[in-house]
Amino acid sequence: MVTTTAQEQQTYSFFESVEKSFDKASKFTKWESGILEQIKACNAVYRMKFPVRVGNDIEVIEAYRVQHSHHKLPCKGGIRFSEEVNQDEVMALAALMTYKCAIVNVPFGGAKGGLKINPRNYTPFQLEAITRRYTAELVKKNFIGPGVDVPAPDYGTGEREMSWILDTYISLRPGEVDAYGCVTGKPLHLGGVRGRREATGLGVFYGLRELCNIKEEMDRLGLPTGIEGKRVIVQGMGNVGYHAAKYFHEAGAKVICLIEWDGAIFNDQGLEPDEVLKHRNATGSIKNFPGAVDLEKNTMGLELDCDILIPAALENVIDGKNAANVKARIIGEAANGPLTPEADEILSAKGVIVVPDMFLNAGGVTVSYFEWLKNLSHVRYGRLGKRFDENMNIHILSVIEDMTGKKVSDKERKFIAHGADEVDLVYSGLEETMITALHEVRQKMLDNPEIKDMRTAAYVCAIDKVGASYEQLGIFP
Ligand SMILES: NC(=O)C1=CN([C@@H]2O[C@H](COP(=O)(O)OP(=O)(O)OC[C@H]3O[C@@H](n4cnc5c(N)ncnc54)[C@H](O)[C@@H]3O)[C@@H](O)[C@H]2O)C=CC1
Ligand SMILES: O=C(O)CCC(=O)C(=O)O
Repeated sequence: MVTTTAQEQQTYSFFESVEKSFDKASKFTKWESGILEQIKACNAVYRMKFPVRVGNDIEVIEAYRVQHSHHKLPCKGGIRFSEEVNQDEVMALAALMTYKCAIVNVPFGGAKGGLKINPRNYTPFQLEAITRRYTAELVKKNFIGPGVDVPAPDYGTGEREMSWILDTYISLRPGEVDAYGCVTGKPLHLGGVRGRREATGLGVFYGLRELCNIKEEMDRLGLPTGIEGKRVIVQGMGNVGYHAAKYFHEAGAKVICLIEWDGAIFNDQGLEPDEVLKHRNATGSIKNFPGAVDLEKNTMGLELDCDILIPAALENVIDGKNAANVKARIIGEAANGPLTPEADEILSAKGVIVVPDMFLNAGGVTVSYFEWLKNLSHVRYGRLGKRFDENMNIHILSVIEDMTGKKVSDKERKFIAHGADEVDLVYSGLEETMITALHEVRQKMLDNPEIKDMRTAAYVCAIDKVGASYEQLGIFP
């Protein structure tokens, strides 16, 4: 649905925005129109309505699971609880999952789920009933399973909901040996993997850190290389935003503004994300944080002068109306779809580097992939090799010490001897994935100077990979 506003400005639905970016990028690929149509299409849309008891009333819940692509299985993507959920939104998010998985070489098709509810309006008991009933609906239609479709957390959901999904699945499908792989983002003792909770925010940090280390890119923006001293603004203090803010702060950046739905706080000297979170937990809001100024309107935070702006809440927060006022040099899309196509054009024309969602927030699905592999292999990462590596390292060290007659310090000994734990391997895999993907996307731009922005380059990378799968699979029957 394309609508025209009073200012004669075209606005697009979220799914249309994704299609528009896809069409722009597909011109730089060699695929015939049939393949492009197949890549673009949402393969399966499951819209459901089901009743739940809320107090003395019966409420009918609207929910979706969209499988955008089946070129690789299982399908993969989070489940969102939000009042804004609608079919178009879930289709767009599912499509982004397809391209995201392709960019970071995670062998899944794209999917997404959404329930049109505001979780704040329900008790935990009611949320459990809603989550379990939704899972049962997915089971009924074979829309969930370790080899079929594997949900994960997204906006408004987390480890608690993933546990309920797992338990419902196991109850309805008893005896499946790989059942724990039916959902990711689970707590550790239910088959989760160390590092998934922080994975998306940490991936955002790794991706932007790598960009900031590229001298030519920083020269173009008139910024020094590195993260230290960079002024950062983060919108959304949930799972993704909080962790992104924390890693930037720990690396020496100044997190000068944090934005939430009910307010925004500013401190030119930098805010400590952990302290802000404690304050929010204690008072219910980030507002009135000691030493910080409350902004008059939360959206004003998006327009403050900064080096890196990280929208990590919801889509369409920067559009044709406010994009011209955005002063950030780099926008890191931690959320899915935070910029409209109009905003993209305005910011590109201003020379802003927009690091696109489908690359930058792929850390979550990357570590979900590690969790899924762990569930299928039924063994913790590091369990087999850690002690062997440690013993070998200690032995090598003592041979070197004997040969040189010199001793290393206890601190160095501990560091060198250390065998990799699960979390070390997960972080290493995530860092490698984000760095490799950034350079792959950037290389696409270097190889083709007609590609002017990273979003288009990322789409070209994704389209080429998904296109190759479809071409090689052939057409059934
Ligand atoms: N959780 C994950 O692993 C992944 C999440 N994402 C995307 O990241 C974004 C955030 O997701 P999560 O952090 O998981 O959600 P979350 O539910 O943990 O946190 C969202 C935060 O945004 C805040 N918020 C809501 N409206 C706002 C507004 N108007 N202004 C400022 N803040 C507002 C909420 O109060 C909440 O603190 C979503 O777009 C999601 O699709 C993307 C990849 C993976
Ligand atoms: O971890 C996953 O499987 C998917 C996370 C997600 O929903 C996203 O990347 O948007």
